[in-house]
Amino acid sequence: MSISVVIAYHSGYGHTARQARAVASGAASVPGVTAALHDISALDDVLWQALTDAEAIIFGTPTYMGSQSAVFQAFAEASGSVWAQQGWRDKIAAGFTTSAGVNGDKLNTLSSLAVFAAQHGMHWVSLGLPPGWLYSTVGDVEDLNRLGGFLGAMAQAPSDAGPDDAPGTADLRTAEHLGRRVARVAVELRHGRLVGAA
Ligand SMILES: Cc1cc2nc3c(=O)[nH]c(=O)nc-3n(C[C@H](O)[C@H](O)[C@H](O)COP(=O)(O)O)c2cc1C
Repeated sequence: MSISVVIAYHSGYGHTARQARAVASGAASVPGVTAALHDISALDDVLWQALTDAEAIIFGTPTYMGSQSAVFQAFAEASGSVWAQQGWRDKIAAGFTTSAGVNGDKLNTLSSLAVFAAQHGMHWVSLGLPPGWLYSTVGDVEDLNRLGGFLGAMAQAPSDAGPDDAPGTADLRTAEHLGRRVARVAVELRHGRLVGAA
């Protein structure tokens, strides 16, 4: 049976949606894994069932006013009934965010996503990449993890650029990396659980 990775995201203007598609593409590149994108602005049964069935959930939101969007927070609060049943306990979790500023306080958003996952008893997967670009004199703007985050995948989109033009390729490749890493952990955990149950 294939392993389901769900990318549960919100995007007001399309930039985080572009990042979400890159995360999904990375996850889907791992054999045995299916990746599904779910826009959490529609809190319907299809969404909740997909999240119930997922081995891993990767949360994504734009950074608005230094934290997750109000739409994402509405989703988080609506998950309270899942929390009461500990329905996502021991699933894998990870996160990503896009903002306009190079820094933009994105770390605060990722921290908030990690706390949200921890409240649900999930296993948080970090980005797992060293910082690129300005971290050393030989760094390049096209480096993976050019924004230098550790907790999740960061992307930057100029506020006057449309989602066809931003985020740029380095941030999209970083997002793909996160999706691939989460999918690999999901495969490893599935195998480990099968061994543990035998
Ligand atoms: C209400 C609002 C608040 C924002 N706050 C921030 C912020 O705190 N830091 C930042 O760098 N950009 C901020 N931005 C810019 C967005 O993060 C940026 O445009 C991002 O690409 C939007 O992603 P989206 O297209 O997925 O909605 C804000 C934008 C809006 C509309």
